[in-house]
Amino acid sequence: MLTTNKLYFNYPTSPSVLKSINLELKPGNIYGLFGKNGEGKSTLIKIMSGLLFPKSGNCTFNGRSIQQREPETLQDIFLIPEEFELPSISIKAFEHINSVFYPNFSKEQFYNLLEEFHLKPQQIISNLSFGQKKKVLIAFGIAVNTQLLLMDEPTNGLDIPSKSQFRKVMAASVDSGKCIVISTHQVRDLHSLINHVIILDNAQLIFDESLDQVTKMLWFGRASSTEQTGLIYSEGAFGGRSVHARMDKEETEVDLELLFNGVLNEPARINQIMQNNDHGTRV
Ligand SMILES: Nc1ncnc2c1ncn2[C@@H]1O[C@H](COP(=O)(O)OP(=O)(O)OP(=O)(O)O)[C@@H](O)[C@H]1O
Repeated sequence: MLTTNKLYFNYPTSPSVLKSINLELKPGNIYGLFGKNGEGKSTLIKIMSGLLFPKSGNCTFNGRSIQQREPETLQDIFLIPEEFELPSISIKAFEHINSVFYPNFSKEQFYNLLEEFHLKPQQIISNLSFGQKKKVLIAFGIAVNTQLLLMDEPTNGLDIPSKSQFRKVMAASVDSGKCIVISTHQVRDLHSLINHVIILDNAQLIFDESLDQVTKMLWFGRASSTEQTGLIYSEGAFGGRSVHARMDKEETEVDLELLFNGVLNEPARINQIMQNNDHGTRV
């Protein structure tokens, strides 16, 4: 669906924000895009939505260059940005004006989501709180039913109940034809939602793996001091949370925070283990 090939990007004042990024995003997946502050996540998402253009290499959607900004392409991509300005009109007027650009928009789905988020169509958007505005955009972003949905820090500004509501509506909205990319630092908010992890570091793509493969090859937990074989990264001294090559250990739930820290600290080692297909026993 979306492919980047040797994608390179820099701003005039920030050299090498993205270097030779090769990605292939497929339908039916929810990708978590992670990286430290300033590693280029928002920049990459803006390139994927056609708001910024690669300096070299390319970014294509169903074989078409996104930077051409053809209507056939843009009608199937929706971006929920981290920062946004919304007009001083009612939610209903916003829906009326913007939905025409998206042929798969479902009015019923949008108004059901609004109800779920406790919002009313006649409310004026500029009078809403930041979190409520974000919910309008999330509801609209889901209801446009684009093949590609890009979300930059979608849970920023949402209260605790709304975060679990977000997970619930997202899980219900994904289908085999859609591809969703969520960039966030709030890894706990994505718990049980994403099925693929992408990590950027030093302007490069350092990790790109499905959670199935992570589960198969890595073990997360608290290993005792006598169980340190295959240790890749530990959060503390012996007995702290750690990530290991799985080897013959039982399957564990992926700890995204530990995975992220492990990949940043030991990228080569983790990637080597991920490439082995024998539960890490050769490492
Ligand atoms: N408009 C701009 N002009 C110049 N430099 C920019 C601009 N926008 C971003 N940058 C720089 O590009 C780099 C990547 O920024 P970007 O916003 O893509 O990172 P990010 O990974 O999304 O960060 P965060 O996690 O803090 O949101 C940073 O060094 C940032 O300072």
